[in-house]
Amino acid sequence: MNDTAKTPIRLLVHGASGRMGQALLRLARERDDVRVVAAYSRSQPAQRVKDEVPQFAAAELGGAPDFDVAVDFSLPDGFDPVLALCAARGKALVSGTTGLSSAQNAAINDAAAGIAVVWAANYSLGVAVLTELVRRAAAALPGWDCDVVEAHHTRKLDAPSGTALHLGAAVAIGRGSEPHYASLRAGDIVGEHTVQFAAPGERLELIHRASNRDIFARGALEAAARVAQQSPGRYGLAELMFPNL
Ligand SMILES: NC(=O)C1=CN([C@@H]2O[C@H](COP(=O)(O)OP(=O)(O)OC[C@H]3O[C@@H](n4cnc5c(N)ncnc54)[C@H](OP(=O)(O)O)[C@@H]3O)[C@@H](O)[C@H]2O)C=CC1
Ligand SMILES: O=C(O)C1=N[C@H](C(=O)O)C[C@H](O)C1
Repeated sequence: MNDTAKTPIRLLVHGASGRMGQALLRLARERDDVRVVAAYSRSQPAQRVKDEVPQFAAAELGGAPDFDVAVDFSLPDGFDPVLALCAARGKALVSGTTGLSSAQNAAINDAAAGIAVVWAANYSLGVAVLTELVRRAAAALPGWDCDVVEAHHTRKLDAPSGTALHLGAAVAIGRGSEPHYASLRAGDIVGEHTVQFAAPGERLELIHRASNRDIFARGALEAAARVAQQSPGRYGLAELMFPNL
């Protein structure tokens, strides 16, 4: 036995049956620093244990087994219970659920007085870099028209996407006014975001295209591994994961 081996961080995955949940469960199996101890979906699970992970319905969240970090990619109506569970147990939360209300955003700030919370609209490195580029472009082009155009799969419920709103906030920081938004829903597009700056005679486009959900799942798992060591507070993705941006 290796005495230096660390005990894996115990993860509770919320939204486990979903597109993101399935990617999280698969990619967590490839890491030895995390172990999924419970998987929650809204519906009753078909199997009580799958790939050695106990499966539960969201209604059973209150009786969750011990965990270190909850990773939530569900829907806005599932968010409050998982935040409440983490706050009650004193455990960290990593969430990528988009479409949250301003009251839910305020609840994150309140909970962060007692637990570590990471919420990000997009867990990819590319969007973290894009955000900084957009802020700089907006500051340099204050009088130009600015539009954020996003495209996603037809199953996506919220519009504009969380990432589009996040990029819009970067525009507002850069130049003091929000952009316009446009949303497309088509086929199985994973996620595409274009921030366009336009003036008479020229146009600048900054684009990110995700072709695979694994980029988001890998980012969220890494955030979970890192936030497990942190004291209470609300952590942004850049400070936790990409401090050199
Ligand atoms: N931040 C980021 O990087 C990313 C964020 N997202 C966001 O993550 C979220 C999930 O996306 P996606 O996986 O595509 O969605 P899916 O619809 O594929 O999955 C949603 C999951 O949440 C569960 N769920 C739904 N409602 C509740 C509830 N009330 N309580 C508990 N669980 C619930 C579903 O369970 P059941 O199947 O039983 O209904 C399912 O497991 C969305 O908000 C999306 O915008 C997505 C990709 C990247
Ligand atoms: O629902 C999705 O799929 C995605 N949602 C996130 C968002 O709303 O920005 C991130 C990504 O674009 C995929």
